[in-house]
Amino acid sequence: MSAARVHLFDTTLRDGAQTTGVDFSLDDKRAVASLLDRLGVDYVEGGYPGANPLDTAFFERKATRRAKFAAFGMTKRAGRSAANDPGIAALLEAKADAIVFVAKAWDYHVHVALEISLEDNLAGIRESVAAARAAGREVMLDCEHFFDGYKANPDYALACARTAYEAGARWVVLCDTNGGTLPDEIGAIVREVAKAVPGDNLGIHAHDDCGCAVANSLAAVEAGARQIQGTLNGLGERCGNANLVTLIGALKLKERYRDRFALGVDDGQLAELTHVSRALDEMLNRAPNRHAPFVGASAFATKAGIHASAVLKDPRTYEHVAPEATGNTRKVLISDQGGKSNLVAELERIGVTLGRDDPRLNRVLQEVKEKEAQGYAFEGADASFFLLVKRILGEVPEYFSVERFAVNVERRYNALGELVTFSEAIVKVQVGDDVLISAAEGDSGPVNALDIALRKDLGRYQSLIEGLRLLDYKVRIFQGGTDAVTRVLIESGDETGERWTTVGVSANIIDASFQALVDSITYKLARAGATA
Ligand SMILES: CC(=O)SCCNC(=O)CCNC(=O)[C@H](O)C(C)(C)COP(=O)(O)OP(=O)(O)OC[C@H]1O[C@@H](n2cnc3c(N)ncnc32)[C@H](O)[C@@H]1OP(=O)(O)O
Ligand SMILES: CC(=O)C(=O)O
Repeated sequence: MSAARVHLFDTTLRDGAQTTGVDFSLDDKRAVASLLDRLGVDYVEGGYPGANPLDTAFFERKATRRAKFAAFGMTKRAGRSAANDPGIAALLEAKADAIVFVAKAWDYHVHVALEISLEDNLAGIRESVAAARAAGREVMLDCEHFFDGYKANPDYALACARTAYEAGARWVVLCDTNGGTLPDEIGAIVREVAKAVPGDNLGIHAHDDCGCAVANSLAAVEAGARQIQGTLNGLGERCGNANLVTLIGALKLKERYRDRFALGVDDGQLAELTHVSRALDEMLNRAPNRHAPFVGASAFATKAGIHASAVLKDPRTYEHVAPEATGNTRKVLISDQGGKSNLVAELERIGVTLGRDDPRLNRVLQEVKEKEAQGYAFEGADASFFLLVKRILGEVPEYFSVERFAVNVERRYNALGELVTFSEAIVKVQVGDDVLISAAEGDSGPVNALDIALRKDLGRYQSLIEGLRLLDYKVRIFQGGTDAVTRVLIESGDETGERWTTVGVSANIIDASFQALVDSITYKLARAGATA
């Protein structure tokens, strides 16, 4: 039996744009469309032309090469013809291959939200679909609230779906708009609908309000639907949409799906999945979800010593699929939960080979456990771990020593009577025989001032740290024994695109930050091959 083709429809740029805190620029939209195009999705829904100037501008030219470019909008308003409806005119003007109409499929919504008759709503569907078909477009109907509508009045929900299909819609998409439907209900209802509209013309659009959007999409496909709508990383209104990244991983890699269903995403494109997911977060300035299935930094990370020992013998002991398949990597973490197996694996990753009987391995393990007891966390601070090991092996010299630093923070009114905060820092370092003193002001607080002062003059090492940048700063305060302890993680990067994370721990947040800053610079110097 040949595999059934399942079409992927991405709505990151339309439903994803309805996510709280997400605002795409025109350039962002173009970049996301091209990421999706390369990933191999079948449709990219670009937005709602006519609803706002940005979306209208986005549809002035086609934004995809391979995927079909889809424009979204509502069916015609009651009381006017499709030819006379400005919303439909904007959709037809858009440079889109496909037009997606949204229409209510729940009688209650037709009465309460649209305040029109059930027949007028059906006429809106029929005439809108026909108008777009007459203009030569592929047409879809998103049946809003289909599942709630079906439970309340199955005949009417079905009439909406059938009307769109009979008017020429290529796809009738059943939407779980409020996200409250569960997988078994989705499966049962899709099976019933497939008796009226062929499964090859049915799509699913699931919201994640019960945490079931991915499961619901899979249930719909099992029941016969052949188009899945979703978004990258599950962006979308309220709790989001079905996460297309997870769905692609599941459909391509899980045995029960991969032989029965074919996607437009090939294995090479699948290996880009982690990159695509993280590139979107990067663009939106959001920290990637470490725990995201298939693509998260922790998706193939092993912390427990017992697991690490088995993973090193055969990764399949604790991995349901191979990390490389989605472009992810296996990580064996170093922490107080780990033993020698974790350590040997992690040392090999950073290019250090130590036998299990090498006494230096015990020293590293002991120091890691002692530091973790003080509050350090090396699983998220790869560069500090690298330095800890290299120091024990005597391979990192002390490039500079800090004799003292001081920070001053002021909150005051300036000459214009405005309230301002102001930070300044002084750092005194010794580099070889030179004692260097630098002062700096920080726009965004004392750590920023300290960072600028510390990197202002490192004597002969200065040219090696010119490209260093601080990218992220995280603080966690927790109880260590009887006192509060602050842990600071700093992510840095440089002109080569390399990123690394360092950690500092102290009762004092500035001191913890300073330790992480010093480690970041030391790491950069060590990677640059600097000598003492
Ligand atoms: C489930 C979903 O995610 S659907 C997608 C929702 N997305 C968006 O709404 C984002 C873009 N929307 C917008 O910018 C605006 O809502 C616009 C431009 C589309 C319309 O703006 P306005 O004309 O000011 O209308 P407003 O937003 O206040 O209300 C929506 C109107 O559309 C009507 N409507 C809603 N769905 C439909 C439909 N499928 N067919 C016809 N009319 C509809 C409503 O009854 C309401 O009409 P009313 O103004 O006569 O009460
Ligand atoms: C169309 C859509 O986004 C929904 O019904 O959820």
